[in-house]
Parts: sequence; C-alpha cells; structure tokens
Amino acid sequence: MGGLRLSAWAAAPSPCPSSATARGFPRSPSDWRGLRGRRGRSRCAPSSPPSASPALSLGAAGRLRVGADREWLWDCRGGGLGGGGGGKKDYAKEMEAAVRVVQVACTLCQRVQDSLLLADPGSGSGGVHSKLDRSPVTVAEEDDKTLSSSDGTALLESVVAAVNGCLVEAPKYGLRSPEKDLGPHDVLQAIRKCSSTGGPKGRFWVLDPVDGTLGFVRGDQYAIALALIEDGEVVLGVLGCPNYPMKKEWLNYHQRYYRLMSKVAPPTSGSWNKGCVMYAHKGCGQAWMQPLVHDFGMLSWHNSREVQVSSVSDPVSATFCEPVEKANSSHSFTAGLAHSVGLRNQPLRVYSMVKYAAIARGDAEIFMKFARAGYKEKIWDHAAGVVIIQEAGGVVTDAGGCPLDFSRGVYLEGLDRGIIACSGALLHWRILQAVDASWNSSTL
Ligand SMILES: Nc1ncnc2c1ncn2[C@@H]1O[C@H](COP(=O)(O)O)[C@@H](OP(=O)(O)O)[C@H]1O
Ligand SMILES: [Mg+2]
Repeated sequence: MGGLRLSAWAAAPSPCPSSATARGFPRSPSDWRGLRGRRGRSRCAPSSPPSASPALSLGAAGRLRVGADREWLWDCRGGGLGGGGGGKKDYAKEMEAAVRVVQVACTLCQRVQDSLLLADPGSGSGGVHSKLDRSPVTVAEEDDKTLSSSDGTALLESVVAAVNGCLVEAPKYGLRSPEKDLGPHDVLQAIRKCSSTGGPKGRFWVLDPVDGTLGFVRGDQYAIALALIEDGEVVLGVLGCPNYPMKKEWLNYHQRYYRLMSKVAPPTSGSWNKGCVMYAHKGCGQAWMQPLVHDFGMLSWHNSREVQVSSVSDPVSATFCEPVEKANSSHSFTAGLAHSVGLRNQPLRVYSMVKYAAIARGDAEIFMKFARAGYKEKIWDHAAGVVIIQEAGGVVTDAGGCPLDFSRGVYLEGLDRGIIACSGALLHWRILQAVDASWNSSTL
C-alpha cells in the first residue's frame, strides 16, 4: 500500500546528468528510441552485448563527512547533484530527514508487526483488515477515510497511540518530539496532506508505508519506502527493511530465531540488530546502509557503510529474486527466462522492495517482475529501490530496456512488459534478450 505526499515548495530544475548516463547508459529514454523491438515496441536496449564488467563507479564519488558539532550523511562533491561546488543543491538535508523518519517508521512498524504476531492468527484480531482487493491492510497503513468513519473510532485510537508511542522517542533519532501528544485530529490532518497525484512537474515525496503487506502480516519481510521526486525524476530514495539484517548470513538465523522466540516469549523489537535502512541520492554514485536503531540505541551516521552491487556477471553464479506471490509476477515465465539465460541458483522469493535492497548490496544479481496483463505498477512500489540500485552501480529498466517513467502520475505508465533490475549491464542485456525471445510464446 502506498501514498503520495506533496511537499510545500515548487520544483527546482534538475541540474545533473542521470547516473545512468554517467555509467554509459542512455541519457534519457529518447536517446534509445528508434530501436524497434518485437511487436513494434519502442526499444531502449542496445542490440549487441555490453562489456562484462559491472556498471560500477562514477567519477562523482561522495564521501562520508562527519562534523564535530553536527553529523552529516555525506558530501556528494565533484559531480551529479553535487553539493559543495557550483551552488548546486546536494539534498543532504532532505536525505538526513528522510533517513531519520524512515528509522522512526521502522520502529513503529516493528511494534505493530510484533503485536500482530502475538495475536491469534486465526482470530482475525491484531489489527489486520481487508482491502477491497482482498489484500491485507494493517493499522500501520490505514487511510483517512477508514479512520474517520464511525466504525473507525477504535482503530483511530490505536493508530494515534502507536504514533505517539513513537514520537515520544523522536530524540533518539535526532528529531524533536512534539510538545504534547498528537490527537486524532492531528493524525487525520497529517494523513490528509498526502494528496498528490504525482506528475511531471513539481516536487513531492512518495511513501509506501508498508510495502509487502502480506509479508508484514506473516511476520516476514516488508519495507518502508520513501522517495523524493522532482520534475518526474526520483532524486533520492530511502528503504527501511526492518527484518533484513545488515549481513545476509544473519537472515536465516534471524528468521528461525524470531519464529521460535515469538512462540515462547513476547518479541522485543529491535533488541538486536535485525534490520537495516538503505539510502542513496541520484548522481552521487554511492548508496549507503545503516542498522535500525534499536530500543536502547541512538541513530548515528558513524554506523553507515557503503553498499555496492555484486560483481558477478556469470549467470551460472547469479541469483535472481522475484515476488513470493505468483499472483504478483509469473513464476513460470521467470523460470523459463532463468533457464534460457543459464541461471542455476534457486530464485530468492522475497516480499516487498527488500528485493531491491538485496540487489543493491550484492546479495543477489537480478530482480524480475512480470505482472499479469492489465496490472499497473505504482510509483511508490519502485521509486526508492530504483535510485538505490542505480547508485549502488546497478541497472533498472522495463523489459524493453527503457528507464521507468516516474513522471506520469501514480502509475508507471508505458511500462513495457515487466521490470528488470540487475547488478550489471551484461546480465541485464541477457535477460532482455531472453524476454524478447520468449515473450510471444508466453501466456502473459
Ligand atoms: N496483482 C498484482 N500484480 C503485481 N503486483 C501487485 C499485484 N497486487 C499487488 N501488487 C503489488 O505488489 C506489491 C508487493 O510486492 P511483492 O509481491 O514483491 O511483495 C504490493 O505492494 P503492497 O504490499 O504495498 O500493497 C502491490 O503494490
Ligand atoms: Mg507496495
């Protein structure tokens, strides 16, 4: 589930070349047009394979900058949207705020998830409701219509209590707590401000408060995804992944431990390092990750470390991720693609945009999503993940090789068949070729 938040001020012109350009990818969708694909589609991908080296490293490398009086995220000098020289905007302030609020949101969601897991799953209690499309929606992502209805009073109370419970701890995230608790009216007002419908002009935040709602209610992976869009371009993205540990090796251990412990004792949110927050801004050529702030901790930028995509370009050693739910992406089509490209590893099926996080930090090499015909992908399900993968050195396009278009409202309009994210250009090219070769005989 997602939403849009329109910020208060108008757009500044986007000054920098896209990170894709800097890595030898097309400057804009129009640079690639003219190449015709099968079935008369406009194709963006080149017809010959790119070199085997992964699409890593920009000249515009940022670096961590930590001041004595105040900690900063980084300084993206020397290129891109660059701060420092040229009087260009560097988005450090926006990024700092975005990471802090995503950290708060992660804490809130962890608490709600813990309470869901404690509730009897068969009883329908614990705050799980049903969206019209029959997917679950939880107290962590209620909309204002539901909350302001007469039936929604109890729900609103629990939302307000959850929000205040987190805001009181705002200082540990480097934020100010409100002087007094928010009331139901304040919370509804805040939710109602999320009314943007996106588009090609202006500046707005895109938020998916709980991406992968099914994973969330099942005690599995989910993400909190926040991105800033300016004049149709994603300029920064933050992905909170409360159940995705800093190290891949901790993942299985964590899941087993968590499931076991939640049966015998109430879970203690954040009592150990089980999640991470990733962030990047366009043109910086770097993406970062920091651990979730746990119960007795404080947010510190010293805990951030840079992440990069995998350098694996041989399909034999590569792993692809896809949605857990067959209804969201055709597993049989991706299995066919995997076979024809020579991928041998089992797919990594993960809920939510955690898949983007996995690619960005090198835990897997490929993400593919092929939704059923007629399904329209929403910008909040991809914006944050796309910029993070790109800045970590990867490539994200539709199945025709064109960049995803965030400028046309709440949907990724014009998307060609599916979404392909890869750690490097060669794997990406191979997948695109395989899609072309098998699309006409597929049932999609
Ligand atoms: N029929 C469908 N086909 C493709 N995607 C769908 C879908 N129904 C829902 N989704 C999207 O897939 C997201 C979950 O991704 P994944 O399947 O990778 O876990 C959902 O996000 P929400 O859970 O935020 O609603 C929703 O936006
Ligand atoms: Mg979503």
